[in-house]
Amino acid sequence: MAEGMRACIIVNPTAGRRRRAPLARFIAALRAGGASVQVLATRHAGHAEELARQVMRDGTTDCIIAAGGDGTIAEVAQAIAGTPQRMGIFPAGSANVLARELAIPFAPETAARLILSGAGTTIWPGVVEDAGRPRLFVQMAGIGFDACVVHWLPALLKRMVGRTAYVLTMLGAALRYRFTTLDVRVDGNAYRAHGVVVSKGRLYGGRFVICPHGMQHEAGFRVIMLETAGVLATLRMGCALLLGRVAHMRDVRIVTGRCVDVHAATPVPVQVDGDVLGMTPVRIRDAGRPLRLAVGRDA
Ligand SMILES: Nc1ncnc2c1ncn2[C@@H]1O[C@H](COP(=O)(O)OP(=O)(O)OP(=O)(O)O)[C@@H](O)[C@H]1O
Repeated sequence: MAEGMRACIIVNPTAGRRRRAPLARFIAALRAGGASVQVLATRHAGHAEELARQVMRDGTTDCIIAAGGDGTIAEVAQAIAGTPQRMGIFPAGSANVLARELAIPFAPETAARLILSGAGTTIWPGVVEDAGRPRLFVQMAGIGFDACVVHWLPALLKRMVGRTAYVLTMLGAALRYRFTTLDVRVDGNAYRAHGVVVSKGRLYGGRFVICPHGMQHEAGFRVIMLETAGVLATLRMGCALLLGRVAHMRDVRIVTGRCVDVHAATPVPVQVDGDVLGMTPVRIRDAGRPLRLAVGRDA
């Protein structure tokens, strides 16, 4: 298919290690496959959403492709979700969790072939209020320690060493973070925890399995709660994550729901798709707006 496909790539030039060669190969492969390709580069955070809205208004594009990591994908999705517009993904971020979740190829030529093939799937993003404005996310939101790592992550370190920057920052944060009890409500049911991840998918931080079954293709989330406070519990959770054993930990509870509220007596940080959001209290809910992807296959 795709003879004559009109593709528009929205690229975040600051995502990942900022390598240009893979994107150039991706564009060349799309063109070789018969697509016409327009490329728009973002200039600031939030710009990908503006560009996607503008492209949709123009109405001249069959497929809007987000080239970046989960943050860029989420911004493009913010404009597209709930409309018939198809969205492609070229993984060019640091962790690329959604791309791994959906088995989207990283090799530029294979990624282009998949988009040109007409493959498709639908995912159901989540949403979180950001200063009174709903902000979409595609993979997960974190509250407490993991969000603190994102808040404290030095941008330069991330650019230089990619995902390793998270590990280094996490080790420092483990010593400095003050654990606070989080009051969590999932669809009205009350829990207490010291760290919460609200996840659409199975994966976290790259290829690490945080829960056995994701919910990308349906509304709702897996809510992963660490019930023990402290550095040791957090490091144990980190090790379990590396080994894919989080769901087996005795002090981890995993429940399913569509609306999650988190409060803390002392506000703690929140992150969505690896980007800083703000502080608690926070409400995370199903966006109610499906996203049509031009990649992957329906589960
Ligand atoms: N031109 C830009 N300058 C500065 N920030 C930008 C620009 N374009 C986009 N951004 C912001 O950069 C954030 C991070 O981008 P993105 O998530 O795509 O890359 P990443 O963090 O390297 O990858 P991952 O999320 O997979 O780890 C986005 O959420 C977006 O708000």
